[in-house]
Amino acid sequence: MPERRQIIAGNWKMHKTVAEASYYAVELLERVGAVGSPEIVVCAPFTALAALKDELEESVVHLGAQNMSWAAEGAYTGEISARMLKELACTYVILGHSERRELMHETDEEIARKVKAALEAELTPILCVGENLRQREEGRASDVVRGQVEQDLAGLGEEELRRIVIAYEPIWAIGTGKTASSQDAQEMCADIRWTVAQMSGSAASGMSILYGGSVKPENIAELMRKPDIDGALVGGASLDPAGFATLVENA
Ligand SMILES: O=C[C@H](O)COP(=O)(O)O
Repeated sequence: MPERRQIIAGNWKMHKTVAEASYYAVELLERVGAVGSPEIVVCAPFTALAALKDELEESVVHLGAQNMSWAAEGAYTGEISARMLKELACTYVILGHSERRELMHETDEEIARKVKAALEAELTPILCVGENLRQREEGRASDVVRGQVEQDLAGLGEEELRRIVIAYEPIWAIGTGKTASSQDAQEMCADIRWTVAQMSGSAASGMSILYGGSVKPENIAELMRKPDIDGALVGGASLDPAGFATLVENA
């Protein structure tokens, strides 16, 4: 069984202009230019992707988007398709981030369609799942996350499941400075792997599962030591290239 891919992905969310993105890419590459593992991914706003393609293509840093349409093309004002992202050298796309689920009311049904569209276009989905504080306090965290995984990956075959990355992001830990304890994060990631294993055992054992929620250079090493955590999806701490490079180094 080949080792699982370790991935550190930065999610800039709605930060950085084109000029700021280009500056970031140069600064980051100076620091991580020769890093072979973990795999580094930068998920930037759509507007910055073309500039980042120029800076990062053929480097060790992979490029990702933060959302895409489930439609291939057509009358969908304001939407961006998988093929458009491919042209900008994206290899990854974040799907189902909790901010989109909560603020833009994305449903599991839509997310499942997006996952399929990404796979068809040969993009790697980073599927985000996670419970909110109330669900955790009511002891429903596992049920909620299992439900998301089952619905978002419904109908996929083993070959498709093998090409998916899942990020477990408890909503109460995002941008709050509260990280889930490494033990809680491990338990939830193990639970996600078990859920995927009900669909395909071999896809589950090879799947990279990331943790996200207030990950920093100081806590990444402990998280990465857990057997079912293969990397991180990093928000705030990915915005400064020097800090992100340190986080990658510490992983
Ligand atoms: O996608 C990233 C997550 O939402 C985590 O964000 P954060 O590292 O700022 O808590």
